[in-house]
Amino acid sequence: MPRLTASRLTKSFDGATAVDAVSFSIPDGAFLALLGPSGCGKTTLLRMIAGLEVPDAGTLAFDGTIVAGPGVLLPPEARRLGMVFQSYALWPNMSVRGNIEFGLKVQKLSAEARRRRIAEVLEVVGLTGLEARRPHELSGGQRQRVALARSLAMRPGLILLDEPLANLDAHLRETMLAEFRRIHSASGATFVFVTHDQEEAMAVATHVAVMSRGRLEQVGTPEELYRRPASEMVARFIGRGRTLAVEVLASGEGRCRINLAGTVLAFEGSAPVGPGWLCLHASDLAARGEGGHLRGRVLNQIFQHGAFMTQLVPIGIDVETISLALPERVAPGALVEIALRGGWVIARDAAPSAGLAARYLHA
Ligand SMILES: Nc1ncnc2c1ncn2[C@@H]1O[C@H](COP(=O)(O)OP(=O)(O)OP(=O)(O)O)[C@@H](O)[C@H]1O
Repeated sequence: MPRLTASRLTKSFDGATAVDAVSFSIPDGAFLALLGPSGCGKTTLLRMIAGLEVPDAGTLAFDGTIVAGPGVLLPPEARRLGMVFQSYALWPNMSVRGNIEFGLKVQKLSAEARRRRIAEVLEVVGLTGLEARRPHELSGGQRQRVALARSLAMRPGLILLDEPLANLDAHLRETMLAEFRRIHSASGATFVFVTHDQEEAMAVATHVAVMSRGRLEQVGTPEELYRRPASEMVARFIGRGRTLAVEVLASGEGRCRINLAGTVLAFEGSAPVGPGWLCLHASDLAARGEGGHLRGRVLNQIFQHGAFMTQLVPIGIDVETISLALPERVAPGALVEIALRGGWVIARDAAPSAGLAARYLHA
């Protein structure tokens, strides 16, 4: 049974729709990242899951039990969930132990049970030995772990994290990403995590929900979003993708024959015959001595990850620029022949993918 299911969840503020008929489902033990540009509705969706915001329409179910829907509204404390905010919200005058123990006392656990539970979660988050410290005696990453330990100690089925790494410097963020992944596996809980940082989402999550203007564009694994985007927005948003306008000539068995500016090519995809997008990343393109599928004029280059990442303006195609890695420096204005080694074809009017969301419903 899925841990969390949203069905046509909707919320407006003053007539403006913040979350628009969002449906998705995630299996127990998943790590879901809610990803999208600022203002797309991620936090509002998270707050509805938490019970801090009341949906206008739609239903939300935990383990098959409706927690919000027509005539039903469970308060946050009745939802068996933990929340970790970017501010950590630790009590400054309490030790690490005190911060974790507080909720356990409210739950009326015996002293022995509290001691065991605290030792267990400190071990999971890697803070054993720091029980007596106060928050101001800890680093940002350690405080973040205490906040997580405090949530985990309550043994919630679901942990909600609102931009938990936003206040950490770049180096610490990277360390904490790996830690989050480890803590998630060790705890067995389902995590839902809000971020506008795509690298963060793709690195840490088992599932990513891409949102845009209140709508859910696609839910999938990081690889699915990268290799098989369901909409133009996802294709362009994930991994700095590019979309080229093509005509789909034939389609079947997971492949499409397309016309790209007069050249007939075949790529993976299941778009119907008609207008389509060829979705590409820099890694799908390679420079070729002659006889490429496309030609492009070099705009600029930067040296990155051991190669010259080159921006080109393709000739005869209506797309601003495309990027590919070249092994050497090339003068601006030079013409480069480009071979297409891979790509994914979608319909030009591909709508946010209800299909993928439905698939997870049965995962
Ligand atoms: N309490 C509120 N009252 C009025 N409008 C709100 C309220 N909360 C959110 N909104 C609006 O709803 C939309 C979605 O906001 P939300 O905070 O969910 O976006 P977000 O994707 O989390 O953005 P960010 O990444 O910037 O935090 C925005 O247009 C926002 O201005």
